[in-house]
Amino acid sequence: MAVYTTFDDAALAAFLTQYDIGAALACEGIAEGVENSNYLLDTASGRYILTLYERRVREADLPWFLGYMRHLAARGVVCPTPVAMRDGTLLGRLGGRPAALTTFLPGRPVTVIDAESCHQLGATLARLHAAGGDFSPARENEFGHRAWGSLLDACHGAGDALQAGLTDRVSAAIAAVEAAWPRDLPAGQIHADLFPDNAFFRDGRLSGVIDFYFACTDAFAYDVAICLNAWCFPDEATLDPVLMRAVLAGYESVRPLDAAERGAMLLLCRGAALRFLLTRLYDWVNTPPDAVVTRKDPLAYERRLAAWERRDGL
Ligand SMILES: Nc1ncnc2c1ncn2[C@@H]1O[C@H](COP(=O)(O)OP(=O)(O)OP(=O)(O)O)[C@@H](O)[C@H]1O
Ligand SMILES: N[C@@H](CCO)C(=O)O
Repeated sequence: MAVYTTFDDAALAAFLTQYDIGAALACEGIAEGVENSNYLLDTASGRYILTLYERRVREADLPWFLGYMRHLAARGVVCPTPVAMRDGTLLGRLGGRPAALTTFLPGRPVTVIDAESCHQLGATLARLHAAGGDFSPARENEFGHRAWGSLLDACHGAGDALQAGLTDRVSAAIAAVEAAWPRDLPAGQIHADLFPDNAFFRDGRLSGVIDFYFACTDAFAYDVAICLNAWCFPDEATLDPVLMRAVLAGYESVRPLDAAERGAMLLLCRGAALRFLLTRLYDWVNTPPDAVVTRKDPLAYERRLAAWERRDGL
């Protein structure tokens, strides 16, 4: 579950006086998610998501995330839109944490990933890349390839308890990917975590994208590689080429990849697998087993990495 921080009715009422949305009729914690505390808030003016930022989100980055979401929403990408207070401020404080309100998006993640949902996902990702084009502030990818070695070091070899030899295996994979990491690919603002649980569907259509708190400035093709990892391994180990082709075709129906991006994609896929293997491993090692959050399996991304390593091309 992801409700780390709680607050009482009086604190919520005081927080809401800063907005023009009316008083709370109901406010319930949302179990899904691992990073932040999320509440579903109803007032007379509608339904909202109240997020209290925790853990990995740096407070100094919040204005960038909220500004980016407003920018995308204004350009037709359906995503949570931060609600401004009466004085225009987007970020407040509640329960001792930085807090923001965003619009509620109807819809649910797909239950079965098929070629149609992958095609729509690809097209939405390309639209998101295009819409971010004139959002100019840059934000470094804090989990980009330069961070992987330090993430592994911060696990102090504990991955070997999960799988014998994992630390050496990952260390060698990082070295190989880093040595060939492509420079100068087309870049801009990317979502960087567009997993199936962050894409909402309604009546068979992709209706909105949530969770922009890893968004950053990086290669567009790397964002595609993240999606290929997250969407195209139905059994968490075997790449489904039909799903992969559907993501790529959807993406290219909006923004064709250039030759350099296509040539680099396999390496970027290995990199994206390493990124989630490493952050999951870090969390595995640094989250007490009795903590309220469910730790995600790092080895699901070791298997994806191995699947990409076995391939000669896409
Ligand atoms: N704008 C929104 N509209 C509707 N539901 C939302 C919205 N934002 C968040 N949710 C709900 O809250 C849940 C958690 O949100 P989110 O994924 O942003 O959390 P998180 O803590 O950053 O988690 P993670 O990074 O693990 O995905 C979502 O799965 C969804 O059910
Ligand atoms: N999508 C990430 C979790 C953080 O958002 C993962 O599955 O490891």
